[in-house]
Amino acid sequence: MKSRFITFEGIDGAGKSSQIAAAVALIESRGIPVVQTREPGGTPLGEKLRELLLHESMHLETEAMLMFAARREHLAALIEPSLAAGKWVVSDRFTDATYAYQVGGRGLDEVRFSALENWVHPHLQPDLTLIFDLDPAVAARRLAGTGNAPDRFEREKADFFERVRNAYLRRAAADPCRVKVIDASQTPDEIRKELQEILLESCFQ
Ligand SMILES: Nc1ncnc2c1ncn2[C@@H]1O[C@H](COP(=O)(O)OP(=O)(O)O)[C@@H](O)[C@H]1O
Ligand SMILES: Cc1cn([C@H]2C[C@H](O)[C@@H](COP(=O)(O)OP(=O)(O)O)O2)c(=O)[nH]c1=O
Repeated sequence: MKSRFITFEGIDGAGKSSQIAAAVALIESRGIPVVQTREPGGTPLGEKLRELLLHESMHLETEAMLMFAARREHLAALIEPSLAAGKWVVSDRFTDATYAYQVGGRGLDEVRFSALENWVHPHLQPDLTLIFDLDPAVAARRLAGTGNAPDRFEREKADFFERVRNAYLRRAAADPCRVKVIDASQTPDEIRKELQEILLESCFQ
């Protein structure tokens, strides 16, 4: 079976991290080797860039370029070799997050975003992207419930997350074959079931 690159997206607190483990377990249960990773991060250098990105204030274009720098390393060191070796790759975020957060949330120029995307991965796109779609007010309540200290992005206000959410939905509308939207207000069990159905239909054929 062809290797698959699957990405999970959504605003902070939408519940995607909780479902990634279930997706990885389902893939493994079919005897398929799978690598679980995340962005920004996924490599030793990428994890150092993640620390800077989540905690240091910086110019918007610096932020966008560092996201893509971490991604370039991630593709070269982990994603591309894993796919070439026949493994599946499941990533907590990829380039749709830069579109949603830096273009949608912060107002990065779309032409510059596209230039970076075309430079860093002119041909590769995820085979399947799952967007966890949720009202920012509900996501904020879920995040508050974790008791974790919020990072630079999680401290943003509701209107920022509303723009991020809408940018994700635009990305989904532009590429409905690749990008599936999941209603993240459902219970974890309902979401797991829907996720399983999407994976069965899109990937296990
Ligand atoms: N479907 C759900 N309904 C209610 N709470 C949820 C749901 N999914 C996740 N949560 C809770 O919301 C919080 C954030 O979930 P998490 O998976 O870390 O979100 P994300 O990775 O999208 O930021 C966690 O405390 C988690 O237990
Ligand atoms: C990959 C990526 C992430 N981000 C942001 C979104 C998240 O707020 C943050 C880290 O993502 P995430 O791993 O979802 O955070 P957590 O581990 O706290 O659940 O980085 C961008 O702004 N642009 C990007 O390109």
